[in-house]
Amino acid sequence: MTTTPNPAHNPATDTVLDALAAVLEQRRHAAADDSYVAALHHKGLNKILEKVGEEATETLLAAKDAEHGNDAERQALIAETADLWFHSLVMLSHLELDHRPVLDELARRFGVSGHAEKADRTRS
Ligand SMILES: N=c1c2ncn([C@@H]3O[C@H](COP(=O)(O)OP(=O)(O)OP(=O)(O)O)[C@@H](O)[C@H]3O)c2ncn1[C@@H]1O[C@H](COP(=O)(O)O)[C@@H](O)[C@H]1O
Repeated sequence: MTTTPNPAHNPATDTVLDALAAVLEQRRHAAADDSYVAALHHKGLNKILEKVGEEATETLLAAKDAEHGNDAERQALIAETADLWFHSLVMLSHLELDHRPVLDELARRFGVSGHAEKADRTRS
């Protein structure tokens, strides 16, 4: 019997996300002086949201540069996207939410056309 791999569960990315999430959880109780993440938790949700917004803006500016850009500009977009994902994980952690349900939600949506999903939504 063959099994279809679930594309939302890639061992490589799962490992790094799981490891990072565990560190972020540990940092919720760490001293602010020792850790950037702990410092963000100490500053509170508004500061974390400010960072998420800032990184989102930097990501979209980097995407515009990358559209017709060179390798360095495309690499800069990867770095900005990592900053955005990282700060989004800090936001979830601050609210005591796990990242796994986000992956599960993407897995649930996998293979469902966005057009079909939207049509279902407007019907109900
Ligand atoms: N993945 C990251 C990561 N990505 C980005 N950053 C930091 O996020 C910040 C974003 O850059 P900015 O220039 O916008 O921030 P800033 O100017 O320093 O901050 P503000 O003064 O604007 O608030 C930088 O300080 C980066 O170092 C990260 N800091 C930590 N991690 C991970 O989190 C773990 C825990 O980090 P610590 O809590 O610092 O030990 C690390 O081992 C990493 O795995």
